[in-house]
Amino acid sequence: MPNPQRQLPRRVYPLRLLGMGLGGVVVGMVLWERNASLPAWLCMALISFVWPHVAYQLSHRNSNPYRAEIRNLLVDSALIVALIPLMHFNLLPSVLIITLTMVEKITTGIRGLWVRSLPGMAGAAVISTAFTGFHWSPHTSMPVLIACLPVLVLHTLSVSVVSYRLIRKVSRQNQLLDELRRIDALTGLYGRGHWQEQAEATLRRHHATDEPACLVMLDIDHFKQINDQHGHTVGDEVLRALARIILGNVRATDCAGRYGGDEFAIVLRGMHLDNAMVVAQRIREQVQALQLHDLPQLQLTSSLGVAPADHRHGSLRAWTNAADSELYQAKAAGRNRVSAGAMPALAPVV
Ligand SMILES: Nc1nc2c(ncn2[C@@H]2O[C@H](COP(=O)(O)OP(=O)(O)OP(=O)(O)O)[C@@H](O)[C@H]2O)c(=O)[nH]1
Repeated sequence: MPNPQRQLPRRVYPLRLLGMGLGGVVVGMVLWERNASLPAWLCMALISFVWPHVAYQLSHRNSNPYRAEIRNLLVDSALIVALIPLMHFNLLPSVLIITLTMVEKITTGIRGLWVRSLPGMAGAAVISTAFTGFHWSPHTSMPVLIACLPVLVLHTLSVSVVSYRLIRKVSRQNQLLDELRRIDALTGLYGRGHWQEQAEATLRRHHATDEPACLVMLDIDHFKQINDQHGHTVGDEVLRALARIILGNVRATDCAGRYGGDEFAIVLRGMHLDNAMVVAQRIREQVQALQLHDLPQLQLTSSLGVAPADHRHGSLRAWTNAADSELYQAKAAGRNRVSAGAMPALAPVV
């Protein structure tokens, strides 16, 4: 498991190495053109080629690497700006390295970091100018311009790769979140919220086009006793086995969900009541015939209520109430049976 405290230094290190190293080549080219003094060369070499490693060690060894890395990032900006007076404000490399240091601050994703770097940058510019004197020579020669190109291309590409990876990760996590929202973790059926959205859409289609649909509510009989006698692990296994039976009896166009606890809800799309009764009876029979691998002697039964979609169902609530009241009828009539609107409660087929 990656330590989030250490992730920032590891993420920043290669970018800093690349950005400052290539930036050093550009600054070196300007220093070479203007026959700079040894202290100016030393200053450039320390900042461009030594500082990235020192910064990594400082944050790596710190007890709070994240905070140390933020401090390093602020130091980066100040050091980079300190190089600008050394280059006599040569226009293209000055603008380029200021832009790169800002991009680095922004791509960390730390709110306001680039703003926090501004005072340090201003201070560094003043101190560096005080040491080197103010020399204004903004003209950029062709060799310096060419030296700027690798920084421009490689740094931009590496930042793009980092952003690309981040976007892919976020999109994968969003998919996972969406799946968690839609799917009930225990049974793999739709969770209640997503099931309701689908059932509402089916009811709306019925109102608009008269397309038939039936709602089946299913509840395991005496499920509490199973939990009490055999434990919740067995109870969970029963719920999973029941979900498998349901999935084996519905089509891809239907919508099966866990409504809550040991209650399941199935929308059978495009299906009239007679066919829905056949499906419901088949599920009930398969539940009765179910044998758990670890507990073959456990006898399970279920009760089901079926309600066809009707124009009088003004809302999903009315439709589920109708199916629920059929389910109640099935329970009241002795359980292990299917009850349906406009039809008498059917006794189990034995
Ligand atoms: N193992 C397990 N049990 C659950 C879960 N969710 C709810 N339950 C249990 O399911 C039982 C539901 O019982 P009820 O539906 O109230 O009653 P019942 O025993 O099924 O009786 P009838 O429905 O009248 O036949 C409760 O004991 C809940 O604790 C779950 O995710 N896993």
